Amino acid sequence: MTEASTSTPRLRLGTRNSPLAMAQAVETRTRLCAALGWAEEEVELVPVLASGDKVLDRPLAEIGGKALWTKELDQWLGEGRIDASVHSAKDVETIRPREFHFPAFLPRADRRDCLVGAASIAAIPEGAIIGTSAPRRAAQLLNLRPDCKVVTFRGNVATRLGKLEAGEADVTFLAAAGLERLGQSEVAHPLAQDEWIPAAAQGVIAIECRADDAETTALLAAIDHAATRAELEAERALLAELGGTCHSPVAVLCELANGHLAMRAALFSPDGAERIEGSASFAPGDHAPVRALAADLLARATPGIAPHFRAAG
Ligand SMILES: NCc1[nH]cc(CCC(=O)O)c1CC(=O)O
Repeated sequence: MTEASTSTPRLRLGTRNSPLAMAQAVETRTRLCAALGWAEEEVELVPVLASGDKVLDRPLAEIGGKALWTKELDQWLGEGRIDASVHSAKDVETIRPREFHFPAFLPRADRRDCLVGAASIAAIPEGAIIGTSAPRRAAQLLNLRPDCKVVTFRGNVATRLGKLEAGEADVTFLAAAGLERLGQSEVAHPLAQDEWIPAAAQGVIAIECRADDAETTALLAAIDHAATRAELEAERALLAELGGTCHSPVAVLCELANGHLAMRAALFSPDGAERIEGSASFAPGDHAPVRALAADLLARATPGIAPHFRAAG
């Protein structure tokens, strides 16, 4: 999908080369060109192979976590081989290299998780096998349905759907946003937010560049979505405060409505047996209530939950 343009592009956008990542990069280019009045050829999409896309048979948490999606793009961005990186915000580590920043978050897509293979949590057959490698999805599912069994399921969206088809599991989870971007929403059943809390940052495309690159920063700022930024920064602040990693079973939902952010978060033990929840309401940018919520959750963390987060002080 890289443009074979004879003229020099005005911006080089790095992206992973999975079909979902490419769809996100194309969406970014479309929005950028519309905002700046550029022709598509002026933005070059540069696919960069990520280590996370090479190892598919083990859970992400086991092989080194989220840096697997960002390491190569970070290298290319740091070396100036690309001007900006397009990420699924959900896959980006909470703490980023100091020399980068995010001038743009695109308007959030459907943030819900979907089930494939069952119409709802209640409709999952007794004792079903659930394919997922996300600790949050596994723990939250086992919390609601302790009769189910979880097996590791990795790979891109098509690979996971293929595994389901092949009978490796009865049911799997996929993000509504990813399915939508790939035009595959019809296979999935979205889970209502009062029953199921999605991942922090789910449904958001984040664009990162070098903090000292004023020119690229100004260009990207043209497509930043303020409401999405407000939600995302609060969700990332909670994760940072909880000291969670990609191993940590945490679900969080922050929604902007009428100028206020409403946040709901749940922490689980990996086996789903333990669950604690909390909520907060606050103005955009005011993260003191987020820190208080995190402190409260950490203080209430049960023995099965506490080891997966920052030790409560
Ligand atoms: N971990 C892979 C990943 N990263 C982002 C998305 C979905 C798109 C999004 O959240 O914006 C997915 C697929 C999935 O979880 O089903």
